[in-house]
Amino acid sequence: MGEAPAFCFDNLQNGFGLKPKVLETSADVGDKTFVIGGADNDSTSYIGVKIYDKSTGKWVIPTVLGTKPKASKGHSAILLNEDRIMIIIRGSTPDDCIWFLEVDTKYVKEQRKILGTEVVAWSRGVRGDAEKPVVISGPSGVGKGTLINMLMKEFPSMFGFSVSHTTRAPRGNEKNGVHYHFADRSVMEKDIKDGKFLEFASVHGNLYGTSIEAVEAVADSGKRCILDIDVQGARSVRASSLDAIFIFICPPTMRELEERLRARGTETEEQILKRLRNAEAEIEQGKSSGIFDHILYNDNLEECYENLKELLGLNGSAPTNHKPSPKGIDLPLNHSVSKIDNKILINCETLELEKASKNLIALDVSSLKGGAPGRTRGLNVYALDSFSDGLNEKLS
Ligand SMILES: Nc1ncnc2c1ncn2[C@@H]1O[C@H](COP(=O)(O)OP(=O)(O)OP(=O)(O)O)[C@@H](O)[C@H]1O
Ligand SMILES: Nc1nc2c(ncn2[C@@H]2O[C@H](COP(=O)(O)O)[C@@H](O)[C@H]2O)c(=O)[nH]1
Repeated sequence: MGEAPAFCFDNLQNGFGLKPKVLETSADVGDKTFVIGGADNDSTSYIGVKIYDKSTGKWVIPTVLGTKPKASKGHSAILLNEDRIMIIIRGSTPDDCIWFLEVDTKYVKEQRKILGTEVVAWSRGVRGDAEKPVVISGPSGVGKGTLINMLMKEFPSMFGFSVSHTTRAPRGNEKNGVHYHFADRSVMEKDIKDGKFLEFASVHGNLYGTSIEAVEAVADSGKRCILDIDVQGARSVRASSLDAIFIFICPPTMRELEERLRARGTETEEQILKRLRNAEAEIEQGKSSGIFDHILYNDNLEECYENLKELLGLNGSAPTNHKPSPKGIDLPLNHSVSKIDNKILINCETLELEKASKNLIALDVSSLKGGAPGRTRGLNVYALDSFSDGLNEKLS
């Protein structure tokens, strides 16, 4: 193992114009000092962030993107790679105690340009990896929903559907929260502005979008996420930090597509014509844009389904040993934190003698994946014997 802790902020500072009794930590990145503070009263329901710019001598309140951690009784902060600060929340629930505040990552730099303000972005830390999500696109009526339903029915414990938001009205059999989150346009636009969406697009005259929570909730449950989105959405996901498999479903002919749309009987004549007009451009882009890893033709439904399963490595029988849902980390209220190489050491102060030899937890942050606007995955957690030098037990 390495030597002395490289970085450890575990301080309580008052000042900088904040109210007394506010618990703060700080980290310096270049000319900026990031001050992260959580109020211990009811006025703030999440941990706040402010930036002191040493070059101008001014305080800046940044635009804060992503889901924020709840205010806590205290936290520790450690700078990683000069672009994100790992926050360890005291006395939090096991799946809610490790957070990352991105201050200069690729995503933050992009958002800074788009928004023209200082930007920081939160993401929650999660143990282990999730299986690659599957993005399925194709023109309206081609059979995406039908194929996805078949997959979910055959492998219920393996796949989870990313429930999109849309401003379109529900169809007769559609349930809010199951098929879509049916949303008011102004609410959805505000959430998009607040950085809550992985992607969004105007499709056939309505707004559709995939919230970050929709995808991450599926991954958190240990299932592989399936997204049913249009080509514009697939393009945005391709450009995001989400590492997914992209599949485009093509109809055998335009005539067959039209027949399926009409036979489904869910759209008005005007909507059917609009969807068919858009289909031509979508098929063109699906085949030529380079977004998609695979193109499947849905002529015979059973054959197409078998091909889809083969792409996903599900040839025939249902696999039984899919990844279990990752567990959290049980941190006591009192602990101290330090960093050695790529390991964060958390010294848990326990008074129970029988636990005294197992009171060090190491977080290996060498293989972090994802990040804002989703979760930061790939955290490896080990229990360390405090009286020995090496890692001696991986927490299960
Ligand atoms: N291979 C197939 N042969 C014949 N009919 C099919 C086939 N695949 C799907 N269908 C039928 O076509 C209709 C449209 O399918 P589905 O609703 O799954 O399309 P979709 O791509 O999800 O459309 P949208 O994007 O509008 O939601 C449905 O009535 C479905 O039963
Ligand atoms: N970009 C996105 N497209 C989406 C999303 N959810 C659905 N869709 C696509 O919209 C059309 C029409 O769907 P319908 O349910 O009204 O028939 C279809 O191509 C879907 O793939 C989304 O979150 N983002």
